[in-house]
Amino acid sequence: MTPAQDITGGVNTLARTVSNSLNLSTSPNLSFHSPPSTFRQPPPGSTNALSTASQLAKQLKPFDTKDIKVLLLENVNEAGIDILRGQGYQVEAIKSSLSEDQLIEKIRDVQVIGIRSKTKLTERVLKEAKNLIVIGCFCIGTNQVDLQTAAQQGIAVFNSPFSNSRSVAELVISEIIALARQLTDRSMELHNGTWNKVSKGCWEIRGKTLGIVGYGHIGSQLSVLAESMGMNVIYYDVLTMMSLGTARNVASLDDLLAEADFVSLHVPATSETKNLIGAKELAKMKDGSYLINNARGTVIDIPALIEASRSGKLAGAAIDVFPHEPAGNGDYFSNDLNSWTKDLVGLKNIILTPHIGGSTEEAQSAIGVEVSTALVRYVNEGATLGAVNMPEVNLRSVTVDKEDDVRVIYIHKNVPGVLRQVNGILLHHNIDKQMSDSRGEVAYLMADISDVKEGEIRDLFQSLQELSCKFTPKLGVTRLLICNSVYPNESSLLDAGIECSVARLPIEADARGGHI
Ligand SMILES: NC(=O)c1ccc[n+]([C@@H]2O[C@H](COP(=O)([O-])OP(=O)(O)OC[C@H]3O[C@@H](n4cnc5c(N)ncnc54)[C@H](O)[C@@H]3O)[C@@H](O)[C@H]2O)c1
Ligand SMILES: O=C(O)[C@H](O)COP(=O)(O)O
Repeated sequence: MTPAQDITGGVNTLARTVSNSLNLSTSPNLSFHSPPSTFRQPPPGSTNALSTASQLAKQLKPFDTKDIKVLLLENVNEAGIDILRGQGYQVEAIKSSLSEDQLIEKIRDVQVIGIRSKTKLTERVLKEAKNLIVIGCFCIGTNQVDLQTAAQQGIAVFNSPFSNSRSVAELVISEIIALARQLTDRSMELHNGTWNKVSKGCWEIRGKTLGIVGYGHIGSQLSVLAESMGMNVIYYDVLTMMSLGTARNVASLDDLLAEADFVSLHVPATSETKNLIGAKELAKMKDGSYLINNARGTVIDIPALIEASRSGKLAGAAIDVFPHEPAGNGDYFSNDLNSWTKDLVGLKNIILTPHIGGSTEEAQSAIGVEVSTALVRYVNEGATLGAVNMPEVNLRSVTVDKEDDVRVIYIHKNVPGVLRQVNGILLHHNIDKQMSDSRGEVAYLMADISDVKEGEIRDLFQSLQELSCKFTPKLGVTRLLICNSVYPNESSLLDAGIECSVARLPIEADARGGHI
């Protein structure tokens, strides 16, 4: 497992398991995958729980937000686009994903990028993303992003951990019935003019056993639906999970494969789940059983599946995800993409779908709203609640009674002595509130300081940047967020000798050179 994959595959799931099963109030880091964590967040710019009527939240703006450039790829839902445009950001929305070279050209210019499961934000791409401050994955999976490199560059990554889970679970239910009844073969035959009324090899699903591999958001949702239709449910997960209904945990993948009539995969893409189901595992499945993959294309060894289908070991399979997927609609699904495509499409009772597990109106608009809201909150307020690669840090809002507050955000390497030095720089201002947390190598500091004169902003910024440069390799990214009413426009900052608007300072004025 790469460290980047480890971040989501391991820690996130553990976090959710701990907080769900024990129902404990955990630290922010231990709750970012649970529903309450995400939905507890107030919308950007609103008052938060601690604000009273007389302490209304003051809107923080990093700069003239018209200057924020957002690139959205892969047909992000309009609901999400509207939120970003509503902030005055410049949004370019493209329906497909881009090749690595095209992506590098585009990403250099933007502060925010929104992607779905296809766009690969590799180390090479991220190294070119000199202006980027945040990535929104408008989906569940974050395996397409090099999370560790992003964190090291001070780029936060957000996703939508469960908004399409129900859609995937419902698709699996439909696939279980369709496979059991050979529905797609009968339909295709009739489309081609052949009447073929058969009952041999067609089954009810009542009383059959569904084996769920990965009992997380989707697996557990599927468990409830399948049981309500009369199936027996068993599951296997690397973590100890709470069984829903009468679902039964089995001790090993082998136990599950030996007992299940239908096997459905719901694990993340990690190095441990690569080819989780190969020839050896297929051989352990029951004769005439079914295999369903709506997780990631890397989880099944497809040539082995082709062989198991040809031999009759498998009575059918449904595949929604592939190791290599076309960049956009209309693109060809052929051997050029995956060398075995021709063999796969020629098999009987195999349902192939173009990665549509989460593609419903409900899921996509919910994801659009959730991820865009997180992006706005991060850009405007610096809050990292829900981030998958950074510590979760937030502060009470700056309230209207605060005349000249500045919010300082300093993302730095988690080494001794940095906080002391940052606070030394902030020494001449009252620190109204401050929070710092770390996750692995990266630490995130947020501080609201008061009585900051306009002319002092530059000094603060430069001192923080100089602090970053003291370390080898350089280790800090600074952002300053400023109350609109006090520092209303860019020109006054220019007068103060700051070459660009404040939020762009960390990006353009050598600040991104001060990476961790
Ligand atoms: N087809 C689609 O459109 C679509 C839509 C949403 C999600 N997905 C994929 O589905 C995956 C699962 O989504 P989720 O929301 O349920 O994730 P989740 O994190 O809630 O659950 C994943 C579960 O898998 C378990 N797991 C990890 N490694 C395992 C292993 N080796 N063996 C057994 N269990 C293991 C984890 O402990 C966790 O409980 C996502 O990572 C994503 O890749 C696909
Ligand atoms: O990770 C996910 O949420 C799913 O794989 C769906 O991805 P998509 O948004 O690219 O369809």
